[in-house]
Amino acid sequence: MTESRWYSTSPPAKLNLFLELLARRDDGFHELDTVMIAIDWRDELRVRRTSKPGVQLSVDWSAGRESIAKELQVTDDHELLLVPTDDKNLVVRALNRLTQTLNLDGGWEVQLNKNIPSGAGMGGASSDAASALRLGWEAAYETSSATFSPLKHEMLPLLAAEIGSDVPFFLGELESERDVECAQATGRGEKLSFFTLANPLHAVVIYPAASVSTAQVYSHCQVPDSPQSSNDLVRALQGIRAESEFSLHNALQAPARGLSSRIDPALECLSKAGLTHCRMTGSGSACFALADSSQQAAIAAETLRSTFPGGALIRPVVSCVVPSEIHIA
Ligand SMILES: C[C@](O)(CO)[C@H](O)COP(=O)(O)OP(=O)(O)OC[C@H]1O[C@@H](n2ccc(N)nc2=O)[C@H](O)[C@@H]1O
Ligand SMILES: Nc1ncnc2c1ncn2[C@@H]1O[C@H](COP(=O)(O)OP(=O)(O)OP(=O)(O)O)[C@@H](O)[C@H]1O
Repeated sequence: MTESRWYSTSPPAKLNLFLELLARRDDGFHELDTVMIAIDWRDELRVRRTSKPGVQLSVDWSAGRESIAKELQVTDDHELLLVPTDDKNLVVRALNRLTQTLNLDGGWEVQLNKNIPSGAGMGGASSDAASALRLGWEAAYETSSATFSPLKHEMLPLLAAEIGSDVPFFLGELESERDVECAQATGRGEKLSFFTLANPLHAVVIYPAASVSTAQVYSHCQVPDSPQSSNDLVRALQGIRAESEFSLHNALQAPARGLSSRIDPALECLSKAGLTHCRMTGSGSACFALADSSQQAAIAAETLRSTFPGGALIRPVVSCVVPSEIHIA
């Protein structure tokens, strides 16, 4: 086979504005009611097809390992900065599954530049995997005579859900050309109802130099007797209901706080920063609070960098569209 061109994109992170546990399933997963929003804190991913079988993945930190280590106040070789390059990386798993499913020969060369911290509840690995599926699909389409394009909308969400519960969200709404930033998700997170925000959402995110295991947080959670619903929040985000009327919720915040002592300082600092609606995202450890404007978010982030006790990545962010644009070179 011939090599393909390079396909690249910038996988975004996500915040869970709402997360409620509805039930514990027999397969060990939990039924959720969650609202996810994509934000412009992004990794960079490049993929091309090669004649050599397998996935050759190289990973680096976009800002430089030393610079991230300095912000986190850890050494360059600290485990927080380790990103797997073997099949523990969801990008490798995604491309291997695509190769099998499309019965492709040859393999892949992949470059991943990280910005999104791992074990943060920001879905970085899941977003990288969704992007790898999209880029891999386009590259395979270029270099193969097979006409598998009509199957894309059916096959990619199935492969994505196999790789992880958060992965389908990052594919966006494949059947439409609509710009969407947000989804209400049920099932284990893979049943998605996408929608458009009435107004961009600004926030400040703190990743407090601590990685939390998603499986461990779920193993310490409790399903409430009377679960809350995200419907009011979804209507507020769509502009159908007054924005002042919504509140955020995360049923994983309590168990995650019990597992990591770094979450409480992040929540405390955010709640004192003149922002609103402060919460942890996903299974943590990152926390966020909403701002009225990009200017307010930028000023609050700057202040928090000098007041937060200990190392942390602190960023002003804004909602963005899923999926991210693909570039070909
Ligand atoms: C916390 C969230 O990020 C919120 O969006 C997701 O629910 C987690 O999604 P994810 O990281 O893609 O998680 P997966 O890789 O699918 O699952 C990791 C582990 O988390 C637990 N898990 C995950 C999703 C879910 N709905 N219920 C669960 O109990 C299971 O123990 C599972 O073995
Ligand atoms: N592409 C990747 N980038 C970063 N970490 C990865 C990647 N693929 C696999 N991993 C591994 O996955 C684990 C969790 O990464 P991830 O960033 O998805 O977790 P998370 O922040 O808890 O996100 P989520 O919201 O999906 O729970 C880490 O232990 C990391 O080593």
